[in-house]
Amino acid sequence: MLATENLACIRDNRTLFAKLELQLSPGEIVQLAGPNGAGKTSLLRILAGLAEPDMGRVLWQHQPILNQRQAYYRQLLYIGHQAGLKQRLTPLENLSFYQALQGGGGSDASLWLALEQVGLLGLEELPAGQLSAGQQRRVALARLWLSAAPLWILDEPLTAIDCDGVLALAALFGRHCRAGGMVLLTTHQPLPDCGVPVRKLDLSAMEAMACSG
Ligand SMILES: Nc1ncnc2c1ncn2[C@@H]1O[C@H](COP(=O)(O)OP(=O)(O)OP(=O)(O)O)[C@@H](O)[C@H]1O
Repeated sequence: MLATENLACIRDNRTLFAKLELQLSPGEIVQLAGPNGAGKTSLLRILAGLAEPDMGRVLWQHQPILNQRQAYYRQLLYIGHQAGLKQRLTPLENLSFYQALQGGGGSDASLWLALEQVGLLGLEELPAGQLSAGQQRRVALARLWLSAAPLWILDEPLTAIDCDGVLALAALFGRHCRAGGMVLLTTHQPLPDCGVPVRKLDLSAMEAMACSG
């Protein structure tokens, strides 16, 4: 379980959120909502251990993530705005690299299947740097099909993805949660039916609560 205690984030003298008590349990999808600048990315980065909160702490399995960084990162797949690819490597090589980082164990067939799921067959030999922004994003998202991590934190995963791709992702989120995984994501576009209920958390409401004390 992922949880926060009394979490606060202040940017440029503005409280984005405070006293945030979030819980994400196995089998759950939480969609973080809020207008541009509400603090969604800031929160996801804190939850992923990439930024420090101004107050409070993040817990994984009831322990602060600061006390167990390596163990936490093994349980987490974070995909942010940037595709995070090695530009000179092909999509296949990028995914193979990711598979190795996870400790290996996967087959070449699973890499090809992941590329197929994100509609990149035929482009697997091009350096990632020569792919379009949407195609690079698809390579990043292909990691979801290879991931053994129970916790997925995804910042705008549907951006630049076409209708079929969005439907495939929603189906994957559902399967992941039914298998006991957890998904925390932001999206400005509607999330299609995942087959499991999606809980919404509105960060702009949090900011309003923080302002009213
Ligand atoms: N490192 C930083 N230093 C200073 N201000 C920052 C920093 N990161 C974010 N901010 C500010 O914090 C606010 C929230 O930004 P954030 O990216 O978390 O919002 P968001 O809800 O994800 O927005 P969007 O929907 O546009 O992606 C913005 O006003 C932004 O300018």
